[in-house]
Amino acid sequence: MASIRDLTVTYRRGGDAVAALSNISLDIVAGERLAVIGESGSGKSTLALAIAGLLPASSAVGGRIEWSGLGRIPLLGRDIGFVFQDPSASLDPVMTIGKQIAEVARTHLGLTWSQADARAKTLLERVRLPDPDSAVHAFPHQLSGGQTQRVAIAAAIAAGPKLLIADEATSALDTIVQAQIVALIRQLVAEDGMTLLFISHDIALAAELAERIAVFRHGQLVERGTTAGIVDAPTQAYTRTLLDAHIGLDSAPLLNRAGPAV
Ligand SMILES: Nc1ncnc2c1ncn2[C@@H]1O[C@H](COP(=O)(O)OP(=O)(O)OP(=O)(O)O)[C@@H](O)[C@H]1O
Repeated sequence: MASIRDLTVTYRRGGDAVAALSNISLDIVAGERLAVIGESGSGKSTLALAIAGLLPASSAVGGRIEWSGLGRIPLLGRDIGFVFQDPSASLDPVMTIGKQIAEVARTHLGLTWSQADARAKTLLERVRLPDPDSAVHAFPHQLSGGQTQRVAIAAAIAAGPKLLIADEATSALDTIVQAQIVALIRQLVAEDGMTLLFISHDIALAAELAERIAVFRHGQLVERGTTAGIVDAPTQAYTRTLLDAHIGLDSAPLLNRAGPAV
């Protein structure tokens, strides 16, 4: 789906240059669930933003991203769905959630308002928002954090994107809700045949969702492999540190946790 080659991103902060990514080469294969993990500041979000075309204009970007299977340069919202850590980054506080989701479907799929409204309701059912009939009329501030993230996910998939990017989409949620959102993402990705790029600092969550994991550190891709390979036999001491930082040093629970209810 996407071949990232020698991607280098440098931000400007005041008069200083901040190197966020250095020579990253990574393939995202159509239909796979790929996790990018690493500590805060390792460049994960920068990678996600670069893929989505959301880097600030002031950043200096080198290298390239080649797309295949889309027939065009991907359009954010249409071909790429993006879920942020903070759902308020993608939701309008003064528009009902039904209209926000419908707007995405209308803009990108050319639906009429009534078709788009019906699609919004169906999407709210799919993300398991309680009482979708009245929820379409609610505003974001009337929802809990988990419910708001469900709405943001509904909006992200409203136009049927091929690639879903979830950037720390569960980090602001408590553990139970986090597990529910992870299960929901897994289910939606399977049902819609989407490719998933799951960005997280949490190797356990990554292992729950992803078939492949790429480990970032200080803007560099230090290790990549299958989830089982990374969890059972990491080649880098840094990856081992991430694993050891997770409660329960035994890797088995990371790979065999039964999926919770969505
Ligand atoms: N808009 C920006 N302007 C300047 N520097 C930035 C900007 N965004 C990120 N950085 C810096 O780039 C580096 C990589 O940040 P990035 O957000 O990509 O990492 P991350 O792994 O996603 O971390 P986190 O999980 O904390 O978001 C960090 O040093 C960060 O301070």
